[in-house]
Amino acid sequence: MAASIIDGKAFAATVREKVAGHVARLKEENGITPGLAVVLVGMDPASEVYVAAKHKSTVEAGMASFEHKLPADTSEEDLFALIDELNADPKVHGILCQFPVPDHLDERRVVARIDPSKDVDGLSVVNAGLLASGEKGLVSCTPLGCLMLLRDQVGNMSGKNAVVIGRSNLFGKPMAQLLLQQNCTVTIAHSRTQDLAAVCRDADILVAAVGRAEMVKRDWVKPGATVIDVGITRIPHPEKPGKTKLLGDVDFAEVAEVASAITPVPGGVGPMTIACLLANTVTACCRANGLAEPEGLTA
Ligand SMILES: NC(=O)C1=CN([C@@H]2O[C@H](COP(=O)(O)OP(=O)(O)OC[C@H]3O[C@@H](n4cnc5c(N)ncnc54)[C@H](OP(=O)(O)O)[C@@H]3O)[C@@H](O)[C@H]2O)C=CC1
Ligand SMILES: Nc1nc(=O)c2c([nH]1)NC[C@@H]1CN(c3ccc(C(=O)N[C@@H](CCC(=O)O)C(=O)O)cc3)C=[N+]21
Repeated sequence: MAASIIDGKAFAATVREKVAGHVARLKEENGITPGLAVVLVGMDPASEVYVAAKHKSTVEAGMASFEHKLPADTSEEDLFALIDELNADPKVHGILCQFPVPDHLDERRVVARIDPSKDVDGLSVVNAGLLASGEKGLVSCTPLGCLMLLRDQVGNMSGKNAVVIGRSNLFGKPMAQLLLQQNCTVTIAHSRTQDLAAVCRDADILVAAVGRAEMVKRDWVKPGATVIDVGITRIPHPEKPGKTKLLGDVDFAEVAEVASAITPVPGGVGPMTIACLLANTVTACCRANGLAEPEGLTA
């Protein structure tokens, strides 16, 4: 059986269209333009590409985009002064500080400085706590994107075994919470998990977010499982000199022969991340203005 390939790029386009629709309505009916501020400290080339992509999609959706590029040696004090300004700015509904930040800055302190109601990355302890308590907050973009793909692909997830490989605050933990909310039986695996292959073989829904290229093999996957590949490893392109190629955590060619559905890398989860960043910004904007939340864009 060959798996169906989950087209994250096409799905993300539908999410961005929905976002654009909400934005147009907010402008027309309420005179409000949702705004997203992205802060980049230092000139990491990969981060610059992501930040440029975020800016482009934000503008395309009709929203205001505020880009702040700071030098790599920016002090915590100066970065916090900017965050405080963005926290206080009523035109800014979402704030994202692109990670990684240079070593002299502490990501946790940076996140803690962002107003939780503008924390569109869902990284603050307030938003993590709201999610864990089953209350409304802002949910990390990549897990939210995976949830949207799974809802579309699997539908009712109640009672299914879900295994998430990876336990980061950015992805693994919020993904596990979302699957639990869907009434899955959830296992979180990580680097100390014993017999990871056997744990994975139990999964009806397998989500891999490790960052080790092609580690998930055919015999790790239950026939008919739905496989979501979050991992991204960039390697030199085997055929095109000077170019790079992206690999997921899943050995796609092998696993596609046993799974019922699988996300590719690229073109799977990645495009959903940016779409959900826009969705979270609209959600934050509606809440900030006491308006009804957009439907279909939240967890
Ligand atoms: N597509 C997208 O939009 C996004 C993609 N990503 C990608 O997803 C991947 C994970 O990201 P992130 O969660 O931030 O990464 P982290 O490095 O924070 O977390 C990686 C997790 O993988 C676990 N792990 C490491 N080695 C193994 C192993 N051999 N077996 C089992 N588990 C292992 C770690 O376990 P332990 O905790 O024990 O160390 C850790 O929990 C990366 O490739 C990243 O690039 C991330 C965000 C967005
Ligand atoms: N505060 C913060 N929040 C993040 O969400 C965050 C971050 N920092 N730092 C880096 C990671 C990584 N990340 C991705 C976003 C989009 C794609 C994406 O669009 N990927 C495309 C391919 C892109 C390409 O070709 O390079 C795809 O998979 O199809 C990937 C990865 C967000 N991150």
